[in-house]
Amino acid sequence: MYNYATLDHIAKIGTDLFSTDYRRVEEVERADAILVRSSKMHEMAFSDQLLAIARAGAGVNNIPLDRCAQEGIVVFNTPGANANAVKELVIAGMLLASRDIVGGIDWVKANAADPDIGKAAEKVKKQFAGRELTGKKLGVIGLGAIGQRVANTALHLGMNVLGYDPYISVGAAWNLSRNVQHVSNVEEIYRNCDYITLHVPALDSTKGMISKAAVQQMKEGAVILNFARDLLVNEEALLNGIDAGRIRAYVTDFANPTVAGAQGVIVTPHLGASTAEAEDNCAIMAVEEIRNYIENGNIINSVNFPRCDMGECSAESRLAVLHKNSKGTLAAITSIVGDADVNVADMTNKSRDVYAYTLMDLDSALPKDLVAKIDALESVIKVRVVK
Ligand SMILES: NC(=O)C1=CN([C@@H]2O[C@H](COP(=O)(O)OP(=O)(O)OC[C@H]3O[C@@H](n4cnc5c(N)ncnc54)[C@H](O)[C@@H]3O)[C@@H](O)[C@H]2O)C=CC1
Ligand SMILES: O=C(O)C(=O)COP(=O)(O)O
Repeated sequence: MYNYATLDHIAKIGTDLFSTDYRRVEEVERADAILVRSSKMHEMAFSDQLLAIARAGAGVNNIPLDRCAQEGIVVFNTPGANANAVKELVIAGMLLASRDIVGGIDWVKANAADPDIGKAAEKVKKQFAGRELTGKKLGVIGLGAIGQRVANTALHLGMNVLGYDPYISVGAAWNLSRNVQHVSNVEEIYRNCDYITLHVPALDSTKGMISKAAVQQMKEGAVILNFARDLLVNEEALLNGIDAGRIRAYVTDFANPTVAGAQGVIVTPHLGASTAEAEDNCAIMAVEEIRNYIENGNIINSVNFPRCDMGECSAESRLAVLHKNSKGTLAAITSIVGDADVNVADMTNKSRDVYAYTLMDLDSALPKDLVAKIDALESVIKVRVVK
């Protein structure tokens, strides 16, 4: 029997995929797996029992990835599962920043009791006039699951799209329309685009990337959209740009005291992934990842350990070893298995930065002290008998 805990609302269609071998627990200390969305986990202590954390979503800056790796906890996310939902809200954000839709709706609400509202509306509407997206330049920074969808959709709206992503994956590049103009210097986007949208993860290398200097280079009337993370942007600098009349609007999905209520800023309460479809997709993918890891030892879509997929185990037993990516570790593990007179039927060893993973199918049952011997190796983090 395995225990799982949820820190946020996780769609039932996903948790229903746990078999009767799993039960939900309230206390995270008793959990073998945790499902999370945006809850902050940096201050949390993790029990030795915890095997996996699945982020039902994309961004993992709420999880201490390296500490988890050091403690043998595999962290997963659900790439692309909520990307369409975010894309649609980004398009809505561009429209909200281009036409004073909110101002117009507010005016109608405020004048609802006026019997001559229709006539008054015709008089007042020039106050809420705006501009169109067609023909404008959109710069997309980060062309992953969300960025490439935003770029492709914007082309359909008749926008000229510039894309910047020095680390674009082959999969994302295949999905990107060839009509997206590739730029290798992000400043080209700052200087030329009427709309700039951010779709990069919050990393040490991206925090504050929309700096004061970046804002100063931006075109007169530019609209900045941030559905990625607030700490990517120097928001004070952007607000100064708005006050000076240079920046038309800042659209952000992250409410904080700096932006809430500020002039020229459109703030939504982190709604990017809040659609029924995205919540279902994320929950299903997260539960499948956890089950595949717990039951088969396979690691798919981890953000702190390498990918490793050996399917279901048809051999007598399967051993999973999370370890440091250090010289001699694999040889030490296989020699312990060899010394125990156990034949290795199949094996995968993968590394990712300083961490590695070895998954081993064995032709016989595991001798009693084999796990303890592997566990005693200095570079081994966690050993688990999967079967
Ligand atoms: N508002 C919301 O509810 C949501 C927000 N997000 C945020 O959006 C981010 C992106 O999500 P996805 O597109 O699904 O992730 P993804 O991993 O598919 O794409 C991220 C892209 O950013 C690129 N990148 C990394 N560093 C870069 C840099 N310095 N300059 C330019 N590009 C860079 C990567 O190469 C990758 O292609 C997430 O990390 C998360 O913070 C994601 C989902 C929902
Ligand atoms: O997937 C992401 O990165 C998101 O920001 C979505 O967050 P949420 O799952 O809605 O709390």
